[in-house]
Amino acid sequence: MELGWLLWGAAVLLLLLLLHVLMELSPAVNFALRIGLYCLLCVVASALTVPACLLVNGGRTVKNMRIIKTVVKTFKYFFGLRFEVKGLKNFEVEGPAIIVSNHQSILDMMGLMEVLPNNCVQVGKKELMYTGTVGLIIYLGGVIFINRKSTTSAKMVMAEVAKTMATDNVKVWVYPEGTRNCTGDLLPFKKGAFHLAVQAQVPVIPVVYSSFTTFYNPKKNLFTSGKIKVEVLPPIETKGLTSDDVSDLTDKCFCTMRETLFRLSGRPSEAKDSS
Ligand SMILES: CCCCCCCCCCCCCCCCC(=O)SCCNC(=O)CCNC(=O)[C@H](O)C(C)(C)COP(=O)(O)OP(=O)(O)OC[C@H]1O[C@@H](n2cnc3c(N)ncnc32)[C@H](O)[C@@H]1OP(=O)(O)O
Ligand SMILES: CCCCCCCC/C=C\CCCCCCCC(=O)OC[C@@H](O)COP(=O)(O)O
Repeated sequence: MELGWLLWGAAVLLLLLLLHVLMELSPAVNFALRIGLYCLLCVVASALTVPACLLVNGGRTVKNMRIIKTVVKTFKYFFGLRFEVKGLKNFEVEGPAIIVSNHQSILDMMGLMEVLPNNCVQVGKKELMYTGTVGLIIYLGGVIFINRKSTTSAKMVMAEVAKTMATDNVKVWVYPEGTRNCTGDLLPFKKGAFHLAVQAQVPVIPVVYSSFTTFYNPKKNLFTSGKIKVEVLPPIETKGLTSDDVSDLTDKCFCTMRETLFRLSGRPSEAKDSS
């Protein structure tokens, strides 16, 4: 019996050693294992957090985000990630708001939870619902699901959100690029978030995360430890704006965020580029 346990111990040790050697030798293995660990963490932590959410809050509610946030905030230590956050005071607006931020990777979920204010739900693609326990926890957290393949239905969902934001006093977090983008720059913004802000007459609060490219690049199998700078920018008011102003509002927000992204990432801005 004792010899059996000893053999098991030796086998596990050998496996760990083998994995370590493989990770050292092959960046592809290293990357796959680290991303695999991230996904496993998400799946397992979600499975454990679902009962906690159901017991404490009884069902789908934004209040569950507090519990989810507490759990997710521990993930960074597994990957040697550090966050340096500035401007949290800018979230302290009275009532609802639209928060917009850049979206680089599935890892963003950690950065999101690092700064997430209370009573704030995210807009996510509906496919996320079908990711097992992760989908369940996202559902329980009150995430608003949209069908990106149908503009009409996405617009209808957003219009409904504009109506309920004030009554429920919630903030809504949108990734205006509409998809992940890890190039160190921003994709052109979709206008949904800005229509929503104008319809609900609430401020837009931009949040910018510095580029991950120095420590995370799936194309190069790069995923090491690293520091992420996060800046919550001052709210952009929308009082009195109409649907005619949405394009200008989108452009203004895009330019401010792009400038901030380049500054935080130590990349020369366009203006400096051309000089
Ligand atoms: C405990 C352990 C836990 C472990 C895991 C825990 C997870 C924790 C939870 C975290 C959850 C995180 C969830 C993150 C999810 C991230 C995502 O899924 S990002 C992808 C989905 N999000 C988005 O796409 C949002 C951004 N997109 C938009 O805002 C879009 O505009 C749109 C509303 C989706 C519509 O897109 P599309 O169909 O592509 O159409 P457009 O080109 O944008 O617009 C066409 C046209 O319509 C006008 N318009 C858009 N919206 C409106 C509107 N609301 N009202 C009126 N008109 C609108 C737009 O202006 C265009 O017209 P124009 O003439 O060209 O201007
Ligand atoms: C029964 C099915 C089981 C499926 C198991 C899947 C397990 C998934 C496990 C972990 C993934 C963790 C994801 C955390 C949530 C992050 C949300 C996110 O970042 O979604 C990407 C989305 O914004 C944009 O999508 P695209 O870039 O357009 O694509």
